Amino acid sequence: MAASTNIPLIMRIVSASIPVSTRAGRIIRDILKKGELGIVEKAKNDLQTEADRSAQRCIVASLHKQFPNVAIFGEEQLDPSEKFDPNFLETSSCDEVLTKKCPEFLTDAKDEDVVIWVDPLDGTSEYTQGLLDHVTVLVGIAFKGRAVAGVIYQPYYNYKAGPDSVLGRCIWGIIGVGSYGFSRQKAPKGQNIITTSRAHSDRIVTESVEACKPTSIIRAGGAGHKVLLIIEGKAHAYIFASRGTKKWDTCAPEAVLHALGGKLTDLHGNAMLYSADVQRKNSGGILATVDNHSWYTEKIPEHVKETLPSDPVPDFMKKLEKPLVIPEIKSSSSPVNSPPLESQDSQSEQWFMTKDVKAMFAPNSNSSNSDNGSEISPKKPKPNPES
Ligand SMILES: Nc1ncnc2c1ncn2[C@@H]1O[C@H](COP(=O)(O)O)[C@@H](O)[C@H]1OP(=O)(O)O
Repeated sequence: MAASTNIPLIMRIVSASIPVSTRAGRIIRDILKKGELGIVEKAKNDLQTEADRSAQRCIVASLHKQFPNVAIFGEEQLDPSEKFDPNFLETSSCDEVLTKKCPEFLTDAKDEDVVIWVDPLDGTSEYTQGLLDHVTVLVGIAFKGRAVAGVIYQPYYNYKAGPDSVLGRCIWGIIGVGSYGFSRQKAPKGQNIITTSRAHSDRIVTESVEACKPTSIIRAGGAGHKVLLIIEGKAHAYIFASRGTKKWDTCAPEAVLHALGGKLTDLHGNAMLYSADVQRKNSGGILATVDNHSWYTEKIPEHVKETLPSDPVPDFMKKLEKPLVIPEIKSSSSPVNSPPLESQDSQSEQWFMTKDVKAMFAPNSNSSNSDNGSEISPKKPKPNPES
């Protein structure tokens, strides 16, 4: 049953996104089982399958039905005339989320403050190659342009553990509430394990990883999966010196990581921005850590940073009132140790209030992009993201 509207919006969206992403995960498994993947090459090294398409239809239709006035952006551009099977609508809610107290800075979130970023199948390339634990479903929730909550469903979690194991798991997090659904582990002491892309690597990606002096490198698929490697202590940092990922790849993982005291930023250490009018590409690359974030940003070579500038600040961010500091999340409250590096991060996150939140939905003047994904934006103006 859908949650009561007395409950703050962000809590209701997270509560709904858990069964929705779980359902999408089932769709992904069913399609692979049938073996009819329907692979389309969207661009070089960028695949789409029937699982991406069907999972997105399920997620977007289900969330839109429950939150008709919230903007939703999905990775896949789908044919709107295609019939949607109403059996794939999921409108239940997760009670566990509703028992948690909504943090104060999110209690008054209105429909127009919120954008939902959907990657129905992160790790498509790995899905087609049978590297199934790299696959995740990502539903990220942004408030006033910043990632604040996320759901990561891993449909093939436990798939190697035998027929008696429960397949799939759901990880979720809300900044100020915490992150749930996984077992947090320490990254090994005395090492510096770095994870990066396996399918979208190049010389710059490798050079940037090497500059951070890894003791070992894990080349893995999916942004969601790589953030899980960090929060479960299998790696110390996720570094991707490329503009290949988009907002739907990072919004949910960023929020889950941030909710437990970690950080996901671009390679400069600057915040990712997720309002409706941002360019879709994460043009400044990705750096995700639980500890020592600034140590890594300092190690990234300057010439790499020059080729990967931070996202342009969208118009609405330029009209900000004074920055608002939100509760700092302490990673030290959980058993995570630092890599063998000298400095500790002490930067506190800054959050921003817009004078006029509607400005978030103003069209972006800078550029066009053939890979916009799909949009359900009740507040109209078509976002015009940059490539
Ligand atoms: N060059 C690229 N072209 C298309 N998608 C990319 C590219 N680089 C990264 N991505 C997307 O970012 C995610 C993380 O990248 P990687 O797995 O290479 O580390 C991928 O799962 C993929 O999303 P998706 O699988 O949803 O298409």
